[in-house]
Amino acid sequence: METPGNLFVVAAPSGAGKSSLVKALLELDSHLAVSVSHTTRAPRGQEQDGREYHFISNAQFDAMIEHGDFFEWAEVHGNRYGTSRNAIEARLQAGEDVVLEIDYQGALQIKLIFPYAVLIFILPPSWEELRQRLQRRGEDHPEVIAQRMINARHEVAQARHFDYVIINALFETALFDLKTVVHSQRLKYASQKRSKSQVFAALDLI
Ligand SMILES: Nc1nc2c(ncn2[C@@H]2O[C@H](COP(=O)(O)OP(=O)(O)O)[C@@H](O)[C@H]2O)c(=O)[nH]1
Ligand SMILES: Nc1ncnc2c1ncn2[C@@H]1O[C@H](COP(=O)(O)OP(=O)(O)O)[C@@H](O)[C@H]1O
Repeated sequence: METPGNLFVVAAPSGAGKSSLVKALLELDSHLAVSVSHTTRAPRGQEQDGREYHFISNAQFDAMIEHGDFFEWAEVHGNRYGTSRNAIEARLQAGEDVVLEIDYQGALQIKLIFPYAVLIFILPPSWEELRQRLQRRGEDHPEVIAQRMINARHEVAQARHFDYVIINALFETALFDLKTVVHSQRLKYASQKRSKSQVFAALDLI
């Protein structure tokens, strides 16, 4: 087997900007792929099945749990979400890097299975800004936003279990921070293997 790829896990309270940051990172970094999760939540406006998520029913989700198809899954804001083995296993085994955009419960489960995973938590600059971003996104009903704001208190308290915390105040600054974490992990990983050619290969990915 090839050396497994790097695994990055990005978590945040809803509305902190995690999806926007990961999307921008992927546009800059062709060596990174995002894992597409399965969820029982209904699709939002522009979302497409198989792109943002695999949208499935509760019965299908139960069947996947029973078959052992998930590395991890969790209930978040009243819906279930999970990372399937298919979503990441082959890519990691081929030595490619993968990013997971999942909640803190999933992140902590992933760290137990893949201790080398790098856990990154995104924070909003303030509670008020978080509320405004959820409102401006315009995708969720007011009661859903209220619930997400309540859940955010508990989620933010989990940031201390993560390897890195990035504050998403200015988007470009947060994106730079995220890139720096990814790049430094690649170099660290390559240099741990003490191979000069691996370090040079990692530099080429920057
Ligand atoms: N544990 C786990 N959480 C996930 C997964 N996919 C998405 N989530 C999380 O579920 C939460 C809700 O996601 P979503 O409904 O897309 O809302 P958003 O975070 O407001 O964009 C977020 O914290 C996601 O990171 C997954 O596969 N596993
Ligand atoms: N640094 C930022 N400044 C202002 N608005 C932002 C910033 N980052 C993201 N946003 C906006 O906030 C909203 C929530 O971002 P999103 O990426 O959907 O969050 P999450 O995936 O964490 O729920 C979106 O409308 C997005 O365009």
